[in-house]
Amino acid sequence: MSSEIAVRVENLGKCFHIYEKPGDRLKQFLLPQVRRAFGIEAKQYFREFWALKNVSFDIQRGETVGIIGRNGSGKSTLLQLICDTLTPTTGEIETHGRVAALLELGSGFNPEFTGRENVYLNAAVLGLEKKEIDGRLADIIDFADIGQFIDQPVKTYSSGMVVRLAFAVQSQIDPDILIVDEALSVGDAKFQAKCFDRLRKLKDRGTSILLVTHSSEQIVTHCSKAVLLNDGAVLEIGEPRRIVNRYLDVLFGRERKSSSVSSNVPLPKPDRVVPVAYPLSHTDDVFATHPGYNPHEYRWGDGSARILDFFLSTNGEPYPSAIDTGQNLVLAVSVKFEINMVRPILGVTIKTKEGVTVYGVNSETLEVDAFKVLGQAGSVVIPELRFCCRLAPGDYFVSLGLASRIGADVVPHDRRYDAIHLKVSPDSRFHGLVDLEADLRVN
Ligand SMILES: Nc1ncnc2c1ncn2[C@@H]1O[C@H](COP(=O)(O)OP(=O)(O)OP(=O)(O)O)[C@@H](O)[C@H]1O
Repeated sequence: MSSEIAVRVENLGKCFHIYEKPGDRLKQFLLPQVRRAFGIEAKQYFREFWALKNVSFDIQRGETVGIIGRNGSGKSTLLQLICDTLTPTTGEIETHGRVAALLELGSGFNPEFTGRENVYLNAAVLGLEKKEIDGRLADIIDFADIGQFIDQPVKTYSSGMVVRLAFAVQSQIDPDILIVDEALSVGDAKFQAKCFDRLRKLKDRGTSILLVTHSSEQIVTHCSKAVLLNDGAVLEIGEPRRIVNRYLDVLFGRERKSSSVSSNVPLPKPDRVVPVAYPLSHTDDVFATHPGYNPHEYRWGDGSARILDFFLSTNGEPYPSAIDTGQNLVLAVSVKFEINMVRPILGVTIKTKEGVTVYGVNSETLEVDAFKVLGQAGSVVIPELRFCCRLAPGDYFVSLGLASRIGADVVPHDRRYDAIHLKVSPDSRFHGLVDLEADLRVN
């Protein structure tokens, strides 16, 4: 085995026994022994529930791996198995080095002891000698920044204060493996930023980090790889941006099979449509042939309508390689409806390369009346979006989506996540995320 591997998980499985009635647990404990004594076959009073099935992956030294998945997909169970607070039913786990964990439920603190006493207790459990803890105490207290509360019993702390102290201890003991389970979401934004700064430093000195979060942005920004869990099994392991997009599928129901509207649906009479001349395909999907197309786009949908092509221009220049802040942009797409649908919705989102959404609109939020009469089977329409690029210099990705509504549900027909790469040229006039076009005067 390579010495660079910090964690190896192989065919890991965890089965819980579920008892329908409280008395069944006692029956399960006592009756099989009685039945066996009388030579009668033992009956089972529980049903099995596999919270984790056949999970395998490696974490290299210095790697930050994100675990993402819906509620109940098995994330916490996986972390508890790696931390050794749960025993696996099947498979194996190898960890190399000191493991520190910041779990969502329970910090490992004794509520009756003061914060200071708990620091000693906690660090001792993690294998530190008293002398070592003495040497790090000031840094821990400084990082936690909870003032006089450090000498109060932990039971008087707010949940944010508990997490502050827990993170301070776990991260200041220089662990080889650090496990963080959603706990950071409890802290305020300033503390979270401080924690992520600390995580970066730990990573640089070789700590492997396992981060469970529901935040797509944290996964894309901080992780070098991500694991998507679904119903206790690994759905996919890979590049964070791809995994996050797949997670959104799982969350918003890509698995939907039927199309939302049958071809018999009567459509409103369309208004007269004034054709706009864009060099866009009305028949073939040529989206991927243009400059700016991102070959790592993530595409899905039931195919009842398709986004076939796009055209981007600024100041008359088609498909610009870079855009200046403040320039006007035109984004036109061609959409083909394969079946009749009522009130289709076109959405456009712009995200930073870290996955932070900077701007998102759709034909419903913009109340575009023209969309009320679109959607005839076989027709092609060319929606056009015009906007001013107020973005700061950097790299951005444009996602497009075509959906329609059936009752309260939005049924995705063609979602093209991160399909177009936008590059905004360097600009020395401002810093930050957007140009607010400040005007500075002296009166
Ligand atoms: N001790 C237990 N006994 C029975 N079932 C359990 C036990 N612990 C967890 N489960 C079940 O295992 C499944 C996975 O739970 P787990 O807490 O690992 O999910 P999760 O992905 O961390 O969810 P969340 O995002 O809500 O924190 C759930 O269906 C949960 O009800």
